[in-house]
Amino acid sequence: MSATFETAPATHPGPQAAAELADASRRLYRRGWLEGTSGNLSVRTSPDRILITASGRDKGELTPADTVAVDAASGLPVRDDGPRPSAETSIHLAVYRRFPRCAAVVHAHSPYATALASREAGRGRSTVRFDDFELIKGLGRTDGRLVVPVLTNWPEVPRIAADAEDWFAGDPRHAGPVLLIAYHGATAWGTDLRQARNHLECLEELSRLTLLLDR
Ligand SMILES: CSC[C@@H](O)[C@@H](O)C(=O)COP(=O)(O)O
Ligand SMILES: [Zn+2]
Repeated sequence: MSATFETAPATHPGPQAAAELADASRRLYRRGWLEGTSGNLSVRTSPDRILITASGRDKGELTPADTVAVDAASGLPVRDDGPRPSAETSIHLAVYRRFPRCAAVVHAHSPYATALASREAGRGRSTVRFDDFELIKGLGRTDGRLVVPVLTNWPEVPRIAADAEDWFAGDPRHAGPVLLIAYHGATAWGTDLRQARNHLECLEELSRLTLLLDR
């Protein structure tokens, strides 16, 4: 079954998509956010196709050959002779399904966001609230308040994706284009790869500031 949207979903088409994914991956790796093959990135290349990083690849050396086209509804590879798509494809698909204007998703194991999410989960919280910081505007919020879900890192990834869908369905106030997974990492999305990366940077920096202030 394919996703249905009121208007055509945003896409990031073109022959450059694989090269742009590889470039974005190497950039995030250089920041120390994709250690030990962690992290995954994707773009929506057409309404029913996602191009996503292959599973288990060194994200610091990613090339266009390390990407896989998958069906946007099922997450299954379009060709059966290519590499295996990211183990976390289902989380990307949940974001694309919910946000038609999103055309890129990045997931990283950035240290401050991961540490903050883990600390909050350890305190029994399922959200992190960021107040006051100017940087909140970078995540599209002009009211000075951002609430980010802290999802449980279930061993079955589709269960994390299902929890993300539940959060989206709640249409929470003060939400932004980001989510956290406790003891795991952060996911951000945007209209293109650059914006998705910017959103991830904002979340990582907000997390760093929050930990610095011991809030
Ligand atoms: C280095 S283990 C990290 C993985 O379990 C996972 O969390 C991750 O981010 C990368 O998975 P991948 O299947 O390579 O996209
Ligand atoms: Zn991960």
